[in-house]
Amino acid sequence: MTARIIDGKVIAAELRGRVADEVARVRRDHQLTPGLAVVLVGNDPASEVYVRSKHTQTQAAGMASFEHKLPADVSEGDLLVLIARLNHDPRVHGILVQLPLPKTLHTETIINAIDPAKDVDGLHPNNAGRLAGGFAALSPCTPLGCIILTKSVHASIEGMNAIVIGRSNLVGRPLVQLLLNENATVTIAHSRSRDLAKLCAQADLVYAAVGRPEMVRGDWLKLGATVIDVGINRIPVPGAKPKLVGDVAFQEALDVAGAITPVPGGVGQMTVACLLVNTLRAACAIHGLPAPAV
Ligand SMILES: NC(=O)C1=CN([C@@H]2O[C@H](COP(=O)(O)OP(=O)(O)OC[C@H]3O[C@@H](n4cnc5c(N)ncnc54)[C@H](OP(=O)(O)O)[C@@H]3O)[C@@H](O)[C@H]2O)C=CC1
Ligand SMILES: Nc1nc(=O)c2c([nH]1)NC[C@@H]1CN(c3ccc(C(=O)N[C@@H](CCC(=O)O)C(=O)O)cc3)C=[N+]21
Ligand SMILES: [Mg+2]
Repeated sequence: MTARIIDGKVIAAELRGRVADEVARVRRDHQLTPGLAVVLVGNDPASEVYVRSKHTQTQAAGMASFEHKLPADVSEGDLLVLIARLNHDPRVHGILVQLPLPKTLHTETIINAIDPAKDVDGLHPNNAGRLAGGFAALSPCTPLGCIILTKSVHASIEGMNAIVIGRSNLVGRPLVQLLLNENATVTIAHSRSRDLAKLCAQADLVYAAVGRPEMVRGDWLKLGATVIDVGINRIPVPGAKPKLVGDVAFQEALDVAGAITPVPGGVGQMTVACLLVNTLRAACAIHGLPAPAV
């Protein structure tokens, strides 16, 4: 058996196309141009790749993109002043502060300062709490992308056994909440979990969001499982640019899984597309327009 490869590039491009159509409509009918501001502190190389593709794709979708690059030694006060300015800027409907922040900055203080209505990362406690309560919320982009990729394989995941490996605020925890909202049965695993292989053997849906290259082995998987690999790990290659690998041993998994996302070309593509979706949704909500059809 060889797994179907879930093409994140194609699914993300299709989603971006629908966002672009809706953006054109709100610009024409409501003179509203959705705008996204991304704040990047310091120069983490992984973050720069992400921020660059986000900038290009935001503009390609017909939205305004504002980039704010700050030095790694920026004071918390200066960063809070910038966030307050973006909160009040009528051209900005989405604010994303790229994580991780330098150790000198208090992440919780910064996230809490973002207007929840503009929190397109879904990280503000107001949105995280609404999501956990099963209420309408801006939800984190990577988990949203994981659900869309899963639904490209299974129209309904009701009653399926899912395992989420990783419990970060950015990925694992919100993904658990979205899966619960879809009526999956969810196991949450983390660094203190015992016998991950045995836990995975029960799972129809496996989500790996750990940050450990190829940690999930092929022989951990149930035959025919759907595998969504969130991990982005850069492996140094002497004399060449680093190689990207996921948290799943892809070649091994191909023989066992029913469907699997590649890295690159899987979840990462969806994260950026979902950021555009959230920015459009935030812009419509802020202006009292009906939720867009994407
Ligand atoms: N494709 C995309 O769009 C995105 C990709 N990523 C990638 O996804 C991965 C995870 O990101 P993120 O959630 O931010 O990472 P974090 O480092 O914040 O969280 C990692 C999680 O994995 C758990 N973990 C660590 N080691 C093990 C282990 N040996 N066994 C089981 N669980 C373990 C940790 O457990 P504990 O809580 O106990 O410490 C933690 O919950 C990274 O590779 C990151 O680059 C992230 C965001 C978006
Ligand atoms: N506040 C915040 N929100 C985030 O959503 C956030 C963050 N901070 N910090 C870092 C992580 C990581 N992340 C990625 C997004 C897209 C790709 C992506 O586009 N990946 C491409 C490949 C990119 C490449 O070639 O390096 C792919 O998988 O095909 C990767 C990683 C968002 N994150
Ligand atoms: Mg990917």
